[in-house]
Amino acid sequence: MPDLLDSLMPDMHALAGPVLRTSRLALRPLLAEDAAVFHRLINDWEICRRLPDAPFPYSATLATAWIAAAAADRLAGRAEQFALVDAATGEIIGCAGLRMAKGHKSADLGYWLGRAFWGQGYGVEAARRLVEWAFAAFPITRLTATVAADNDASAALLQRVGFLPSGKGSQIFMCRPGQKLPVKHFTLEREVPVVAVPRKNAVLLVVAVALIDAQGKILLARRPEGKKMAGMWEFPGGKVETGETPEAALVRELHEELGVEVAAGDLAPFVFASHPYESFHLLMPVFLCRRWKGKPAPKEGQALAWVAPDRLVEYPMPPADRPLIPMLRDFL
Ligand SMILES: Nc1nc2c([nH]c(=O)n2[C@@H]2O[C@H](COP(=O)(O)OP(=O)(O)OP(=O)(O)O)[C@@H](O)[C@H]2O)c(=O)[nH]1
Repeated sequence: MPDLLDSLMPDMHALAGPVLRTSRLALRPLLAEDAAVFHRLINDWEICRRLPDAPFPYSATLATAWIAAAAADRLAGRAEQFALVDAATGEIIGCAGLRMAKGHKSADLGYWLGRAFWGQGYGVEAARRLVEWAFAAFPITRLTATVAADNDASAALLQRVGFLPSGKGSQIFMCRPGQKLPVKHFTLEREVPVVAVPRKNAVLLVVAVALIDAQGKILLARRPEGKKMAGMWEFPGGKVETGETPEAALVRELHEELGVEVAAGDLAPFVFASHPYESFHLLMPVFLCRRWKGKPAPKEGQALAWVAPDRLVEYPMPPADRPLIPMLRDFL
């Protein structure tokens, strides 16, 4: 059954981008028809004076152009901008987004709220969701944000979301041309999974494979949002079920996760990982495989990437996998 918000949202198929939900908000891509509301909200000195790239007055033409540019930036992978929509009314209350650095290794967080929506925790709620999504959906290792030095509310918001002060500087704000104004910089690093001494020594047998294509590239899959270690890149595979051989488990997992058919005889044992996670000890035989039927497709919402062995280091991987990278690089 569609919920109230769905009925208030524009046609989901018209949205060329993700919709992120929080308890009170939906963050959805901006649409051309949002321009009038966007303009009414942003054309406010108290907002423009806090945004480096906003002139004042902020024209309706600029609002339309900004929304069009946001769509182009999303397609080009340069930025992910969202309208913040009140889930109860469907009304737009502000915007938030990420401007990506080249290679998606870091991104800059920006946001603003219409003045009527200040002081109600909407900014923290939206920023928290965006941060969570950014680390899950991209190989981002660091988020940055910059606020005018006198914008205490925004600095407090960033710190509530987990950002730490990282320095001071100065910047030109479009609506106050000719002056460089003092700003504060903040950063938030990707959390590295904490590896603790195992509470139990329960050994979990997981089997994985490096599928190698004709160019010698290896297939990695990114753990989807909602799973432990979301956003980490790993080798396809999964738990060995009771009564299964590692090869049979891998044949099954590759069919379920990627829709490819592999013969057990085409799986060559290579190395293993033995790694203490907090609640189990991972034992993971890793096979090599150069022959399969079908084109690997993401059947479980995971992103896939074919990666040359010497570029594996650029992909954040679970700690158990890291010692395997030099071995693969040297062997292939
Ligand atoms: N497939 C795979 N799993 C890995 C790798 N490295 C690594 O630490 N693991 C861990 O091994 C376990 C794999 O189990 P899985 O894929 O069946 O399980 P999952 O966490 O996705 O959960 P699920 O049982 O809900 O599907 C996870 O804890 C995963 O984090 C890897 O390179 N490939």
